[in-house]
Amino acid sequence: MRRIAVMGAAGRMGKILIEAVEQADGAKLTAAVDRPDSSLIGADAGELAALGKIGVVLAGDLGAVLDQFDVLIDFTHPSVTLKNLEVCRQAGKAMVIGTTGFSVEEKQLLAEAAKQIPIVFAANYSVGVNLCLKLLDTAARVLGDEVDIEIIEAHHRHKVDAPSGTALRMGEVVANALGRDLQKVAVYGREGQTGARERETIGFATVRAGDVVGDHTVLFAADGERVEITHKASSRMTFAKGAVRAALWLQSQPAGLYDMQDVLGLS
Ligand SMILES: NC(=O)C1=CN([C@@H]2O[C@H](COP(=O)(O)OP(=O)(O)OC[C@H]3O[C@@H](n4cnc5c(N)ncnc54)[C@H](O)[C@@H]3O)[C@@H](O)[C@H]2O)C=CC1
Ligand SMILES: O=C(O)C1=N[C@H](C(=O)O)C[C@H](O)C1
Repeated sequence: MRRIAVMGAAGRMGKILIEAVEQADGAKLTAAVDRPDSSLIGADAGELAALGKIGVVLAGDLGAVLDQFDVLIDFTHPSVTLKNLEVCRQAGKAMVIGTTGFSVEEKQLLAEAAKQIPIVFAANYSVGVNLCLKLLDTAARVLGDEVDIEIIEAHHRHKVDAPSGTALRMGEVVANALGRDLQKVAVYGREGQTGARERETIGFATVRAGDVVGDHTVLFAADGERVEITHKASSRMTFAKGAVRAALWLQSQPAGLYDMQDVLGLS
């Protein structure tokens, strides 16, 4: 039985992750952690997720529950995840990281830690988005330099990072397929006298509104036709199930940095 801890357990994803772990065969929620100053510390994790009592109490310190889990699932904030990364590296614990909004330098810290512990890091754990990443690679290679590429994403009003991690990953996939460097060709929003569009740019547009779970469209527009690859998430459970699948997959993996494509056998 895989012993799983959920970090950020009182958050939007945390509560769904508790439910997904409890539903999964071969997995057991053995620890749940949130910020030390949360008024919910001491509450039963099952009650947070509206499942009823499960006998796991919400802790405010990862160090206090270190001997109670094998893998940590962390969907929080980059500053929080990076602290947990160091704790897990020193304790030899595996991690599934769903947090988005890392800088290039911060992502390098994940790669460094993965020399010592197994880590799955993915901006999006849904099967559908990971299929879309494969489709995007094919679309970019077939359509080549004859199209303008724009990425449009929409999320709920509470999201704190933009563009979404998924949109950025989609941008990386199409840029790599076309031999471009996303850091050089990305355009994040447009305003005023922008001049005409340059073909090699990859544009990002962000919408934040209401309770949108997560919509992503990559638009390949030529003269005379356009292709749009769209994914729409309607439940956070799709991300949570993917993260639990990754946690179970990790138990047979050596130290290394993996993504959801590896978990699904799509790489
Ligand atoms: N990779 C994926 O498939 C997905 C990734 N995400 C990402 O997951 C992250 C979290 O998203 P949400 O759940 O919507 O946010 P949220 O704000 O609802 O949850 C974050 C949780 O982290 C907790 N937290 C903050 N500081 C902490 C600390 N020092 N120690 C422990 N816990 C702490 C907060 O109290 C909160 O409960 C975001 O980066 C988001 O982009 C969200 C959905 C899917
Ligand atoms: O914050 C969210 O909600 C989501 N974040 C992820 C991202 O930034 O790509 C994944 C998903 O779209 C939901």
